[in-house]
Amino acid sequence: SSKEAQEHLGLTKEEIKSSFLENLFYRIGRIPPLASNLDLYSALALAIRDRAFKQFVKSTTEIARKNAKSVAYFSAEYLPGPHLGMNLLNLGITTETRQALEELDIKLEDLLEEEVEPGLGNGGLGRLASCYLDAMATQGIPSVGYGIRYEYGIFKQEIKDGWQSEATDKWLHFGNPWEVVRPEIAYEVKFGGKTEHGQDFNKELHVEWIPDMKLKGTAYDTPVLGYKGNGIIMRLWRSEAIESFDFSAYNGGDYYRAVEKKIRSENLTKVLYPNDENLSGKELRLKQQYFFVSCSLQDILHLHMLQNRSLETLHEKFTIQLNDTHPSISVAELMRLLVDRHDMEWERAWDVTRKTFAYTNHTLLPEALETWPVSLLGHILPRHLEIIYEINSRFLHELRDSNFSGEQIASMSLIDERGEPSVRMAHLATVGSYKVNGVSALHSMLLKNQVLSDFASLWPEKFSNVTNGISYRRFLAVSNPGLSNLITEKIGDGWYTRLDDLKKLENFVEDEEFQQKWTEVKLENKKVLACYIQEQTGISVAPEMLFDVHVKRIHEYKRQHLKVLHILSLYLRIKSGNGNEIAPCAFIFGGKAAPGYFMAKRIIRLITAVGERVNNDPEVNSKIKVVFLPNFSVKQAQKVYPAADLSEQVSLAGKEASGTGNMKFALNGALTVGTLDGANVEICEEVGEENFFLFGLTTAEVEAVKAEGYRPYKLYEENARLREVLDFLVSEELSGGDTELFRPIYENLLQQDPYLLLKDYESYINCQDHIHEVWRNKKEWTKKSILNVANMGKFSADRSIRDYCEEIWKVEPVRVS
Ligand SMILES: CCc1ccc([C@H](C)CC(=O)N[C@@H]2O[C@H](CO)[C@@H](O)[C@H](O)[C@H]2O)cc1
Repeated sequence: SSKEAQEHLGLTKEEIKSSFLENLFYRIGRIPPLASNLDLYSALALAIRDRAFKQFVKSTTEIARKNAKSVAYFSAEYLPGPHLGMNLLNLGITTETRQALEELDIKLEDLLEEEVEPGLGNGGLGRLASCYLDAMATQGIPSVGYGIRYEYGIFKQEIKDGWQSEATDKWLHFGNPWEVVRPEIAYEVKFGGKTEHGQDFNKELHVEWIPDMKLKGTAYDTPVLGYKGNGIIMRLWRSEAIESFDFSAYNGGDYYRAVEKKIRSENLTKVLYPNDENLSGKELRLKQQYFFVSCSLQDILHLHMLQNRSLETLHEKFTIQLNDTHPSISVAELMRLLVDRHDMEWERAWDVTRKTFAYTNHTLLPEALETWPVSLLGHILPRHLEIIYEINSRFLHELRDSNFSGEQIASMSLIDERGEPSVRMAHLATVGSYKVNGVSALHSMLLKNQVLSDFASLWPEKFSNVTNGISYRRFLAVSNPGLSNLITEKIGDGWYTRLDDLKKLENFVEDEEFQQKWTEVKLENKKVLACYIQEQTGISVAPEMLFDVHVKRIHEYKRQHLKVLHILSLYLRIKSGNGNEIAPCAFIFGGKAAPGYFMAKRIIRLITAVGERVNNDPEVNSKIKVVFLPNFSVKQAQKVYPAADLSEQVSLAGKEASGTGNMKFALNGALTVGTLDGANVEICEEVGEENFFLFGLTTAEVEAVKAEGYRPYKLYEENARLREVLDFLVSEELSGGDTELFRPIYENLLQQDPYLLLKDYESYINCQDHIHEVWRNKKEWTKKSILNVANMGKFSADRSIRDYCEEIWKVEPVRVS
C-alpha cells in the first residue's frame, strides 16, 4: 500500500542505497557494472525526487488544512541550477548518500557533474526567482512559482575564434527526472480573433471573445524543497495543441495539416528569449507572457473555488507577485476572467484585482521597460486591449479629479500616444498593484524619484523597497563545503537557517590558525577552478595569482570594457618595464551577450583578443593572465564564486538595480571593488568601507556630469595614460593587426561614452593599485575577507522573503517538521 511505499522512502544510507539500486534496475533498466554515469545520476535523481515529493505532499496537505493565504510568484524566467546537491542538503542526506554510493564504488561528485541545469532564464531576475522559491519553501510560506517550461533554455555559449557563438540548449534531451507532468492540470488559452458586445438573458452587458486560435497549457511540477522540512512547487506550463492530431486531414492525405496545429501550438513555449535588459518586442514573446499568465490565473481561480470560496475574497487568500512587467498582462487577464467569465461587476472586479497584485521592478534602463504597440496587442489580445482602455480611462479620470497637469496625465497614461500608440506595461503593473518595490535601497529611491515619480507622488504608500537576497545554502553550503565546514567548526551550523549567525566569525578575525585555514580553503577552491579553466580553455593560471573575477551578463552599463582598460594599463606598464608593484593576477571573465547585442559581442571579442595578446607574451604572462570562461551558468558559478579573491562590481552608479553576484562573491570571502551602485551600497555599509574597495562617481555626481554636458574626448586629450590605453585598442598590437576590429568601441568611448568609463578611469586604476598593495599583505587581506563573510547576514534570501511577507504579502508561514 502507499503507506509502506511511503515508509521505505527513508533517509538512512541503506534505504537510499536500495532505493537507488531499485531505480537503476526498474526505471533505468541497468545494473551498476553496465550503467553510464548518466544512468547512475538518473537513478539517484529519481530516488531523491521521490523523497522530495514526500516532503512536498506533507506541506501542501498542511497548508490546505490550514486554509492559509498563499503567494503565487509569476516569473517568465527561473534559473534553478542543478537540483541534486541542493536536495541532498535540504533532506540532510548528503553524507549518507555519498557513503551509500561509495559502497558501490561510485563517487557522488561524478554524478553531480552529470546534471544538466534548466537554463530557463537570462540572468539576475531568473536566478532571484529561484533563490526566492528556495527561501519560501524553507520558511514554510504557502506559495507556488508559476512560469514557462521552455523546451530550449538560454543558448549554450561557445567561443569560436574569439567570438561568442550560440548553440541550442537541449536541456531535456536526456529527460528531466525532477519534474512530474500533470496532464490533468491543463487550461485552454485563446489568441486573436474579435470581441462581440451583447446582452445576456438578463439584459446584463456581456462581452464574448471569439478567438482565431486556441491551444492548451499543461502543468509540469518540480518540487522545491525547503531546508530540513517543507516544500513547495514550481509549476511551469507547456503549450500543446488541444487536438494534437487532425485525423480528417490525415485521411485526406494532407499529412502536414494533420500535425500543423500541434507544431504551431508547441512552438509557443519552444524557446526562451535571450534578451536581458533590451526589448525584442516580438509577437511570440507577448504570446508567451499571456499564455503562462492565463494558465496560472485559471489555476489559481480553480484552486480558490475548489476551497468553495467566492471570487470576491480572492485577494484575501492569494497574493500574486509580478516579477517585473513580463507577467503584467495579468492585471487585464484577471479582470477578463472575473468580469467576462465569472460575471463580476467591473468595480468589484477592479477592487479585487488591485488588492491581489504586487509588482517588483528590476531595471531603470529605458530600453528595458516593456511597451507593446496598441496594434499588436489589439491583434493578439483584442479583449485585453478593451479592458486596458477601460482601466486607463477610469484612471485618467481619477487623475483629472486630483488636478494633475495635462502633461503629467499624458506621461502617466497607460497609453503612450507619442508616435505609434503603445501600452506602457510598467504603468499597467503600477496602477493594477497594491504595492510596487525596487530591489535595493538606491534603486527603490531612484524608482520613486525618477521612472515612476508621478505615481509615487500620487500613491506614496504604494512604493517600498525589498533589497535582494541570495540562497546562501546553494552558493555557500553546497558550492563551498571547505569554507562551510570551517565556519561550522567555529560557530556551529545555526547559520544554515540564520545567516546573521555569521557575525560570530568576527570573534576569530585575529586568530592566526583560523586565518591560515581560511586562506588554505580559498587556495584549494582556486586550484579546482584553475583545473576547470585549463580544461575549458586550455589556459593555465597559477592558483597563487590574485583571481580577479568579472562574471555576469555582458552589457555596456556593467562596464566589462572598463576592466579591459585596467588590464591594458597593466600590460603597457609591464611592457615599459615598471610593472614590479603589480601582483601576479588572473583576470577571469564570464557572461553571455544577447545574440543581437552588437557592442556586447564586440566586448567579448576584445576580452579574448587581449587574452591572446597577454597570455602569449612571455614578457608579461607570468604576471598577468586573461581568461574568458565560456557558457557562464548557475552550475559554473558555483565553481567560480568560492575561488574568487576579487569581485568586480563596476557598473555606472544608478544603472545596476541591485546585483546579486556581488553578494555571492562576498559570502565566499572575495573582496569587492565597486561603485556606489545597487546593493553595493548596502554591502559596503554592512562590511564597512575599510573592507570594501570603493571607486567612481556616485549617482548624484553622474547626474551632474551629464547635466553640465559630458565630453569624453577631452579626457582622452588630457590624460596621457588613458590615451595610450585607448589608442592600443586600434593599434596593430591587438587582433593580428586588424585596427578596425575595435574601432566601434574606441569611437563610442571617445565620442559618447554613455556609461562614463573615461570619467571613472583614473579613480578605478588608482583603486586597483591600492588593491594590489593590500593583496601583498596576506594577513590584512584575510582579515578583510573574514569580515566580509561575517557581515553578509542581511543578504540572505530568507530575509528578503520575510520582508515581502511582513511589508507586502501579509502572509504567515505554515511549517511542517
Ligand atoms: C524585455 C527584456 C528584458 C529581460 C529581462 C529583464 C530583467 C529585468 C533584467 C534583469 O535580470 N535585471 C536584473 O535583476 C536582478 C534581480 O533583481 C538585479 O539584481 C540586477 O541588478 C538587474 O540587472 C529586463 C528586460
